[in-house]
This record gives sequence, structure tokens and C-alpha cells, in this order.
Amino acid sequence: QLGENPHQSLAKLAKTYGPLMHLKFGSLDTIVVSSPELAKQVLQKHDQVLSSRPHLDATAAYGHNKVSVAWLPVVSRWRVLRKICKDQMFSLQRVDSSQGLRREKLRKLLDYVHECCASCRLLDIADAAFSTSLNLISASLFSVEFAQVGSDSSHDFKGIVRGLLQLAGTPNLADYFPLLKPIDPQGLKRKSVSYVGKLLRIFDDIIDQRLKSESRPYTNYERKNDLLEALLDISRSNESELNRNDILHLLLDLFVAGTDTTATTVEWAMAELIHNPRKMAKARKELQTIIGGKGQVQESDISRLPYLQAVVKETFRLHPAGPLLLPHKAEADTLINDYIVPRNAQILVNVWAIGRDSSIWSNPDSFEPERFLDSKIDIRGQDFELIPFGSGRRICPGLPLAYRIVHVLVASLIHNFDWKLEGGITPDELDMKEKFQFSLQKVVPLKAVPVKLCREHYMLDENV
Ligand code: HEM
Repeated sequence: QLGENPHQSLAKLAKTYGPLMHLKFGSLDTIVVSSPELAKQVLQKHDQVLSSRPHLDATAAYGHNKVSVAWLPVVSRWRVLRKICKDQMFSLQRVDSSQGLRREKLRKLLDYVHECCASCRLLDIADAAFSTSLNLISASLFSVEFAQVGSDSSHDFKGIVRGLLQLAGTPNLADYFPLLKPIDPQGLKRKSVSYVGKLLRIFDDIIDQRLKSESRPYTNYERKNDLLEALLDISRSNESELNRNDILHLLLDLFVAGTDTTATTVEWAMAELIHNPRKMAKARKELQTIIGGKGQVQESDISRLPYLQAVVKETFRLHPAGPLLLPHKAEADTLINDYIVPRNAQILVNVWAIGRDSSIWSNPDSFEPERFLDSKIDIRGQDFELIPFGSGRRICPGLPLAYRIVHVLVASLIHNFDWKLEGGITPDELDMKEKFQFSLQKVVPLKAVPVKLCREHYMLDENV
């Protein structure tokens, strides 16, 4: 009954049964929340007891759930990992200081777009967004470039990351009937072991190489300005705080949680803009006015681009990368609106349903960035009608980085370029179907030919 798009099926059920539902998935009590008021109760008022994680069998590969910042319950170990993430990767100072790395990766993407433009070549926007997000995140994590935009080199990583997300999003009988765990009836744990093993081996090699180049005699080792360097420092000064295994699993979490979420958001934003040419023209006109014809968009420009910010918010409203957040778990019986959320229940917050609720949003299914222009609604977890990153203690720690990457990538792709769909498809015929694979993906990946803007385009944009 949940089907391939559980966020949609649950939204439909909520229309009949209300914004607080108690379902039974086998022996697993599942509470589904579908309104901003109830999301606030779960994620803010009661977040101390409702911020744990259920045990999902597929997350247990290589003991990942025992050391993972994403899957540990709220215990002191989880707090240590969150603090390391915040201090070493996502503080304002860190995000600012890694800006140069991102600028360089973005330049490569733009070079590739120019190449496609010059030869009227179709560009796989989904792939380019994935390769660039992959490179941006891996540059910040361990100064390694995994993919060349426009080549097949990112496909293996995409396969692994999407594979893992899909596993985490597939309903697993072993989670609902724990007696089945040893049998692993759908083979999800086995697949997870294979994917996680591949990534851990790659990260292990990267650590080996780093340690080797540090200890190479007669060479001056140049410290890298990345997360790995900081993690190795912590580990050297206090191994009980962070050992090599912890580092491997932390890199895995950040890599998997950060790449596909960012890339799919960029793909959806581009799809909506191509689907709605007037909105595209408006966004481009703003860029033209603020940035001008030449020059690359910088992260420091974002605050001067209110329409772009509105486009990104509207994309998050319609296509949140985590439509049901990550599942939360109740540590104790908790009273919400006179109903008991039982201890050990898993709690799903249907952010997708909240984003499409007609009692909150006018014309909820249409892409109208303008709705955010005179509104104070923000995506940082305080306005519960728009919480694509969650809220409270489990809020996405990568938000500061994701915020910059998504804005700058979208802005770069539309600044100075128009996009033509292949095979004579008109913008309103663009396939906008979505599929739930833990993150929310486009069924048909977005491809289009970039066209260099000329005077006529700008004159057309003038009329918007
Ligand atoms: C558009 C991009 C992104 C979106 C929409 C997004 C969204 C989310 C959501 C909804 C959660 C779960 C919140 C909850 O359980 O209540 C989450 C958790 C998490 N995200 Fe993100 N995320 C994005 C990018 C990133 C990036 C770039 C990183 C790191 C490089 C990252 C790292 C994490 C981690 C480690 C967690 C688990 C935190 C915990 O359980 O304590 N995310 N994210």
C-alpha cells in the first residue's frame, strides 16, 4: 500500500486520517506527522525524547550504525561527532576557508558547459550536478577529485551512493519482523555490506596515502586544508576520542548524506526553471543586474540575490531531498496532542506533505518563487512549514555547506546560459515525475543543450 512513493501514499492517507497517524509496520509502531504544528512538537518541544534513531538492519553493515553520526541515538558519542562536524567542517570560518576549493571545481563545470555550448552538445544536468557535488564535497573532506564532469568517472560513486540511499529507503521486512533478521529476506543487508565495503576501502586507501606522504623522509609535507587533516590531528592527540575506524565511518556518512541530496536539489531547481521559462528569465535577469555579463557567481553574492534564494526555497518546498527526513525514534512514551507516541516507535515527518498542503500554501503544486519574496520563511529549521533540513538537535549539520553549493551551482548554470530541451520537447512537456529512493529523485534525468545568451535573450528577459 505504501508503494513506490511512500511520501505520496502517506500524504494521501493523512488527508483522511489527519496529521498524526499511528500505523503498524509488522511489529514496528510508526507515527507519521504531516503538519507544521506537529512537526514542531516532535522536532522542537519533545526533541530530547524523540531524536533517537530506529535500528534499521541495512545500516548495520560493518557495524556502521554503532559509530555513525547519522544512525547513533542521542548519546555522548553522537554529541562528540556532531561537535567535530560543526567545528571542523561546517563552522562559518571553515566553510569560508574552503571556498577557494569550491571555486576551482565550479570553474571546471563552467568550462564543460561552455564546451557543450560551443558544440551544441546535450548536457546531462543530473550527471554534471552529481559530479560537481561529488567533487565539491570530496574536496572539503579529503582534497581528492573523484570525477571529471562529463566523463563516466563519477558513475561508480553515483551507483554506490544511490544504491545505499535506495537500500535505506526500501521497506525491509527484517525491520518489521525482527525474527527474519538472520535470513535477510530481501538481501538488503548483503547489498549494503557490499556498497559500504567499497566506500570504506576507498577511504582507507586515501588515509594510507595521506599518512605515507606525511611521513615521507626529506620532503616538506604541505598540510592540507581539509577535514581529513583535522580528523587525523584529533586522532593523534586523543585516539579514544576518534580512532581510524571512527574517521572512516564519519567520512562515509558525510559523503553519502551530502552528495546526492545536493545534486538532486540542483537538478530539481534546474528542471523547474526550464519547465517555467518566465521564472528562469526572472532569475537570469536578477543575475544580470547584480553580477553583470561577465564573471563567475561567488558565494558572497548569494545574499544579494533574493529571487535566486526564493527559487531555491520553492525547490525545497516542492522537492525536499529527504521527503520523510531520516526516521526518528521515541526513547519514552510521549504525549502529543493527547495521543501517546509509544516508546520505541519510529516517527516519520512528512515534509513533502507539509510542502504541498493547500491550507498552508496557495496553488501548492505550482512553482511560484514569488511567494517567498515578501515572506520571512526560512529553511534553517525555525519555520516548520519549510524544513527540508529538519530541525532541532538532529537538523542536518551540512546545511551551511549545502546552502552555498546549491545556490552557487544553480546560479552558475543559468547565468549567461539558456537551456534547450532535446528532441523538440517544449518546456511544459518536460517530465517532472519523482521517485522515492530515500532522497527524492527525478524519474527521467534532466538533459538539455546549453545556449549562450545573446542580445535578443536579454531583450526578451527585459519584458519579464
Ligand atoms: C540539499 C542538501 C541537503 C539536504 C536537503 C539535507 C537534508 C537532511 C535531512 C532531512 C536530514 C535528517 C534530519 C533529521 O533526521 O531530522 C539530514 C541529516 C544529515 N545530513 Fe544532510 N542534507 C543535505 C546536505 C548535506 C551535506 C552537504 C552534508 C555533509 C557533507 C550532510 C550531512 C548530513 C548528516 C551527517 C546527517 C545526519 C545528522 C544526524 O543524524 O545527527 N547533509 N540531512
